[in-house]
Amino acid sequence: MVLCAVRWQLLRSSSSYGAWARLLQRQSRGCVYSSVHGFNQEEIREKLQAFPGGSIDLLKQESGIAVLTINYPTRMNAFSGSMMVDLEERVSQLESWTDGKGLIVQGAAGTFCSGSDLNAVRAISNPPDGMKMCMFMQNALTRLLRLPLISVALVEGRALGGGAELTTACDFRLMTSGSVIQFVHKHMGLVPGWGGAARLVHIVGSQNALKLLGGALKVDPELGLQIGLADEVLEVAQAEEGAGTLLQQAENWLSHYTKGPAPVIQAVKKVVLSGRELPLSEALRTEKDVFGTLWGGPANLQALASKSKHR
Ligand SMILES: CCCC(=O)SCCNC(=O)CCNC(=O)[C@H](O)C(C)(C)COP(=O)(O)OP(=O)(O)OC[C@H]1O[C@@H](n2cnc3c(N)ncnc32)[C@H](O)[C@@H]1OP(=O)(O)O
Repeated sequence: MVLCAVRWQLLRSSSSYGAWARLLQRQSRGCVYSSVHGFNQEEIREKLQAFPGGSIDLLKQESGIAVLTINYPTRMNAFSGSMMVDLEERVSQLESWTDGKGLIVQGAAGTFCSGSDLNAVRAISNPPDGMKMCMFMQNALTRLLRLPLISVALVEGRALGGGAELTTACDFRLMTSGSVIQFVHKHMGLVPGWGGAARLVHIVGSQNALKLLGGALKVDPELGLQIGLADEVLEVAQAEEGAGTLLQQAENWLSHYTKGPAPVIQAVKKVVLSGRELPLSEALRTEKDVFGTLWGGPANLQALASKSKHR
């Protein structure tokens, strides 16, 4: 709650964020859960920190594309408790990145993420703690998806359980040959709890979501493309043949959508996000407000002065 309030103050301090700030205010200041819902962020943070291991690493690049790496290779990049806290902190850093345009979320050492760390899960398997962890991760992943950056999950190897849920908190998913996204929750006697089911329905529709969750289906790149879970497949062989590393290929792919000044790219994300999340009349008002932040602005005036043609 404290962090959400700080974020809100930051947003308020920038007038160009006016429309966005109003959107966030309506959505409980960007977080799904706050003290109003009996959620005590500091309490669960402390609990999660008691299960250390691995890290979430953030590299902000001059290109305006940042790389977020889930880094716990000895556990196939499972999320320890401290990594959940790390994630929330990295999202805060990205929220205040004014020059940012894009984000790639990847796993370290050739695999994406094998979900929550089962050792931590066992230790907090009582329902109240499980609910708190679930609310913490829903807040963090909702804020990740709502970043004013165009985000893509680069899926190498496996994205299992919470790892599969994490892919749905990005705008796009790039699968690599041989990779698998699998909502294994049913096999664990669970359903997704990090917001992955709700987001999955938006991405692939309720029929496909029911099949993926009900059957704990392994989604390979072919099935991913077919149902719209994957936006592109990157060939590992091509990377080995000198087409650049998979990360470079992902950056190339993303740069098609992030070319241009940061305020314009961020505005693109904002209008799409409001269209996705808000009722039409509110989305229209937000679109008008975001449009107002660009009209007559530097990028707009420069384009007018250069008499650009769109042949
Ligand atoms: C709301 C969130 C719900 C969730 O996310 S529940 C968690 C869902 N994920 C899982 O159940 C993944 C369980 N793990 C597996 O299926 C396999 O380990 C996996 C990922 C397919 C990899 O298989 P292999 O390539 O054969 O490698 P391996 O099994 O020897 O694993 C290497 C080391 O990594 C560990 N590991 C993998 N996933 C983990 C996890 N989620 N939590 C904790 N440790 C995990 C695994 O125990 C092994 O460690 P060690 O070498 O035996 O010490």
